[in-house]
Amino acid sequence: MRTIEIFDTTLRDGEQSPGVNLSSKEKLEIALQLERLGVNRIEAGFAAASPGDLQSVREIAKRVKNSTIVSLSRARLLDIDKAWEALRDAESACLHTFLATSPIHRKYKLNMTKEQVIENAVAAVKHGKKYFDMVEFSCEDGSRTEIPFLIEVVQAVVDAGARIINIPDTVGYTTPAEYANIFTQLLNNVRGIENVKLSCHCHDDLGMAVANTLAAIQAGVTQVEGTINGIGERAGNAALEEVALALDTRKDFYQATTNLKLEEIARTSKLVSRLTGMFVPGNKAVVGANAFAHQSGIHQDGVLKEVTTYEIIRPERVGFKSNRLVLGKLSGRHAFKDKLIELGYQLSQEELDDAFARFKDLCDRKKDVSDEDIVALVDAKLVDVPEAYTLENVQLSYGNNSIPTASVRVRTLNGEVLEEAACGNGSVDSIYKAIDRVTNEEVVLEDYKIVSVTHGKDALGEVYVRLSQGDYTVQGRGVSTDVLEASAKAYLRALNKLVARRGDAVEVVM
Ligand SMILES: CC(=O)SCCNC(=O)CCNC(=O)[C@H](O)C(C)(C)COP(=O)(O)OP(=O)(O)OC[C@H]1O[C@@H](n2cnc3c(N)ncnc32)[C@H](O)[C@@H]1OP(=O)(O)O
Ligand SMILES: CC(C)C(=O)C(=O)O
Ligand SMILES: [Mg+2]
Repeated sequence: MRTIEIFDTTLRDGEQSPGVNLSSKEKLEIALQLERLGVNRIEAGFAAASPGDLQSVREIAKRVKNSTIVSLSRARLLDIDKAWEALRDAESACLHTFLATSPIHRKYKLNMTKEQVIENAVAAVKHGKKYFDMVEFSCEDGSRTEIPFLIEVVQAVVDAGARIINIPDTVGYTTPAEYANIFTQLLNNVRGIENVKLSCHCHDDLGMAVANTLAAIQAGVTQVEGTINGIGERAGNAALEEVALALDTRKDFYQATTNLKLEEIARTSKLVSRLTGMFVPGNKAVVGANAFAHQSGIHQDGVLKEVTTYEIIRPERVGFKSNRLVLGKLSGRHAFKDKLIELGYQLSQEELDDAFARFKDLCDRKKDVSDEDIVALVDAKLVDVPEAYTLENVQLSYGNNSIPTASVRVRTLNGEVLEEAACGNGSVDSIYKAIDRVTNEEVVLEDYKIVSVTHGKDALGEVYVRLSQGDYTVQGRGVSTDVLEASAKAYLRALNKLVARRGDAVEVVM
């Protein structure tokens, strides 16, 4: 049985998902959970991208002990120097440097000849080796590269000292058979290839990221790159939980395994979804809400008689509880705490007491309190930025033939109470205009998303907003049984992040 190493890039390629923007604190929280999950390598970011990225890679490198921390860098010496600056304190560090090799990228993006590509790739690996024992080289858009040239590049970087060779299917173009053939060709034609790790990195543009990854494993790669929940640039990356479960469930076929603690998968998926704001569809393999639910009578009958009739993965295997703890107004702190742990929270006693009080309050207003309700009510309070403005009151006047008018009252950090009113094109618009007035902020509303996190008339509404101001972009989330209140809370939360980012609040935690 072969062991496949897992290279997680949720914090780098995953963060390239449009709309995702994680704070350093959130990245560290995810990294610590990935360490618990047992991934071999964590790509923590792209140190040269910004001082903030460098700082957050550095923080992760200091805190994570049991996974190798990786920074991506272009094949440029200064990028590599920044990666070293970020990773020098890590227990175990790896440089991941890359250069595109395909004709399209050489001609239009890089404006480089084949010779220049090889020259730059070799120079980057050699420079990286001055600092790092472990250097990974990726041939970006490798799957659309002429195979003889790919062999030449890989030979050159292996000779220069690269210890991991990654062939990304950058644009999700390849098919399983074609992708497998690339690795077979490299294994047959590159001298010394047996001394390096071969790695795959697949994107899901044609929905084949996991299939391509599994084909690469069959062809002989020993490292798999991907993300939790399959998030990532455009249509995303290969979902690591799906790859791991395919290997685990079909050991008979793949004869390969990973060192992941599979029972940490549910917790990791929920954490990533919660912090990135990227919802996991109900029908998503392994981690979707319906992955272990049976709806139709014939299936239910089969499962009751023998669970394996319709279940090929036991929910417990990936950290879901098969028995549901139904919480309501007669539940006590122990059951509530147990549920929070199951949902991936580790709260202090004070946070737990506060969440429990609000949970009881919700139970009085709502007949059925679901897991999503609890996630929403706990999240709404887990603030990591000082609240420059706290919502005191929002009031709306609305009629189908009149202009909506909102009045908003907020409390500032030093206790001052401010109130303003404004008209708008709709209810939400009038609330946001009143908030702009009362806070004296000029922002652009880039995105507004509303979802019902629970079902029924008394469902909790969850609102996401993305605001920008100059170079800053921030996200905010608000939850309430009333969607207008949720809208106001989300907007104010984003404004509070903005104030913290600018550094004009008392303490800045971003
Ligand atoms: C397939 C992937 O996922 S690759 C990773 C993608 N991730 C990111 O790009 C996130 C981080 N990126 C950034 O913050 C910025 O793009 C930076 C800081 C890296 C560079 O910013 P800028 O200097 O303003 O350049 P910009 O991004 O506009 O253009 C990229 C430049 O790098 C070059 N380049 C692209 N890839 C590479 C590479 N692997 N090695 C060397 N140069 C490269 C491009 O040809 C272009 O060069 P040019 O300015 O001479 O035309
Ligand atoms: C930087 C590389 C590995 C990448 O993300 C890609 O090619 O998709
Ligand atoms: Mg990628």
